[in-house]
Amino acid sequence: MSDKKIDLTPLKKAGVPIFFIVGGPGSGKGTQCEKIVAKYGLSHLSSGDLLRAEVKSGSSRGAELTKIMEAGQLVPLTVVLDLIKEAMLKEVAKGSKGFLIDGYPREVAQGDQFEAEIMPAKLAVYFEVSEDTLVKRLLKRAETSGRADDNMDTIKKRLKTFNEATAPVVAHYEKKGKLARIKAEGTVDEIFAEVVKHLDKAIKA
Ligand SMILES: Nc1ncnc2c1ncn2[C@@H]1O[C@H](COP(=O)(O)OP(=O)(O)O)[C@@H](O)[C@H]1O
Ligand SMILES: Nc1ncnc2c1ncn2[C@H]1C[C@H](O)[C@@H](COP(=O)(O)OP(=O)(O)O)O1
Ligand SMILES: [Mg+2]
Repeated sequence: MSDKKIDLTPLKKAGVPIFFIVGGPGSGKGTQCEKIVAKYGLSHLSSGDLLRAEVKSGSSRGAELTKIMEAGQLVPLTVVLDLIKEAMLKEVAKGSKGFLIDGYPREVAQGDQFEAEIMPAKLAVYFEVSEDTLVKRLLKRAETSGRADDNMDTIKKRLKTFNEATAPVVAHYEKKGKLARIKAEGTVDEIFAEVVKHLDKAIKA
């Protein structure tokens, strides 16, 4: 996939708004994205979902990706970015009104490369949640998710990756004046009310 050049012309021409959705594992990114989709009709692309679909497809790189994800580490930048580009192009062909890029960027370089190659994001929405809450939510999610990475051992490694690689992403967009920091310990609806304030403002701007 990464050896073939992807033609991004239709995506650039569409010029639709792009929102990055950032937060620790279990911070509620997927939950809030569902609500955003229902209200704003944006296209929701989760990098983790795209990677899990790639694993399921039985492609040659699937086994390697599983190993990385079970170790709580980040998969190589080009793998994720190519999957996102392909998925965005499909959505644009269907007339997408804009994008929620969920779980991306997880390191500063991912955001920089995305914005250089595709288009600048309007805003990075960051869900701020304490580690205690993250762990509690993930262990609860583990009861039904069937996800190989929802176990205590991998959760610890994912938190370490978040603190080391993703926390700088938050600072990066804050410095650019493109960060919406949302305290995300409350109920799903309380958090969504905050999300709506930020999105309404960003979409109008
Ligand atoms: N505000 C909230 N309060 C309590 N539990 C939540 C809240 N938001 C999400 N959850 C639950 O926490 C878990 C992680 O949420 P999810 O949306 O999958 O997070 P992420 O995509 O950031 O990992 C899920 O089981 C979800 O139902
Ligand atoms: N942008 C990205 N870059 C590198 N690896 C990624 C990635 N997005 C997801 N992954 C890999 C590593 C993550 O631990 C794993 C699961 O991601 P996820 O589904 O977004 O988790 P969560 O929703 O719990 O935050 O997939
Ligand atoms: Mg998620």
